[in-house]
Amino acid sequence: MAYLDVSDVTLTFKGIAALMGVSFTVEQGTIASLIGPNGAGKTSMLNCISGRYIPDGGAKGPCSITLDDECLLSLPAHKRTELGLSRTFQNIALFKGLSVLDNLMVGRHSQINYGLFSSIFYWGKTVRTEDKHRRRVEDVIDFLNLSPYRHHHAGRLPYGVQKRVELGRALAAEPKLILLDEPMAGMNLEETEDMARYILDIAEEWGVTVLLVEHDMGVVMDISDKVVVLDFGSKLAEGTPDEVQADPSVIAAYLGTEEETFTRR
Ligand SMILES: Nc1ncnc2c1ncn2[C@@H]1O[C@H](COP(=O)(O)OP(=O)(O)OP(=O)(O)O)[C@@H](O)[C@H]1O
Repeated sequence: MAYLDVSDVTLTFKGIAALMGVSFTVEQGTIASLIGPNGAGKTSMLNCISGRYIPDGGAKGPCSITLDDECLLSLPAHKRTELGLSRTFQNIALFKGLSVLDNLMVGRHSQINYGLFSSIFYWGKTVRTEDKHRRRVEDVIDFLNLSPYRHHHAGRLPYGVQKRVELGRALAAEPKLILLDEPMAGMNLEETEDMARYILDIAEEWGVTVLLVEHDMGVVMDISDKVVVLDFGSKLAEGTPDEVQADPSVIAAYLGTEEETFTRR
C-alpha cells in the first residue's frame, strides 16, 4: 500500500461538494503536488488529511485516508501530528509576538511528553529531553538559514522569511509527511527558488514525504515526482509532471493552451 493513500474522499458543505470521490497516492520520501484552479478543492483536501475537516461518512465507513497503513480518520488533528503529520497554512499562521526561536519551539509541542510530575521527579530526563528539542530546533535553524533572525519577533520579519519560519515550525515537529499550502505565494523569484530548494532537500536529505499545494506551475513541474490535478472537486489527472502536462483534459480544463504555461525554470 502507498505511504499516503487517499481513496474516494467526498466532502460537502451544506449539500455543495468541495471534493467528489477523490483518490490518489503518495509514495514515501517523494514530493507530490495538488494543483487546480481556485476553488478546485486543494486546501479542502489538505484539511481532510490534517484533520481540520472530516470527509463525508466520517470515521465509521471504510477508511478513506491512511498514512503508513494507519487510518487517519479516526484520529483528531493533534493525534495525527503525533503520528508524524505536519503542515503550513496558505495565510501565515505564526505567533507574531514571539521570537523565531520560540515559534520553532512551539513546533516541538507534539513531541513534549512530560508533565509537572516527571519534571520534578525525573529532572535529569526532562533536561535531556529539553536538549533534544533544542538540538532539533537548531538543526532546523541551520537548515533554513534562520540564524540571523533567531531572536527577532516573527511578525516583524520580511514576508519571505516568515514563510520560511512557518516551514521551520512544521519541520521542528519531526514530520514524516508535511503538507505545504502555497509555500511560494507572494514570494519574489529569488525567494521562490530558495523555497523550492528547501522543499527538495526536505524530501531528499531529511526523508520527509511532501504534499504541496502550489499555483506556481514552473516550481510544481520542476520539483514534483507526481502531480494530481483537481477541477471542481474531482480528480482530473494523476501522474508525473510530463504525463500531466501532456494530458489534453488538463490542458483544456485548467492550464489553457499556451505553451509557456509549462515552461520549466
Ligand atoms: N469551510 C467551508 N465552508 C463552506 N464551503 C467551503 C469551506 N471550505 C471550502 N469550501 C468550498 O469548497 C470549495 C473548494 O475550496 P478550496 O479552498 O478547497 O479550494 P482551493 O482549490 O484550495 O482554492 P484556492 O486555490 O483558491 O485556495 C470552494 O467552493 C469553497 O468555497
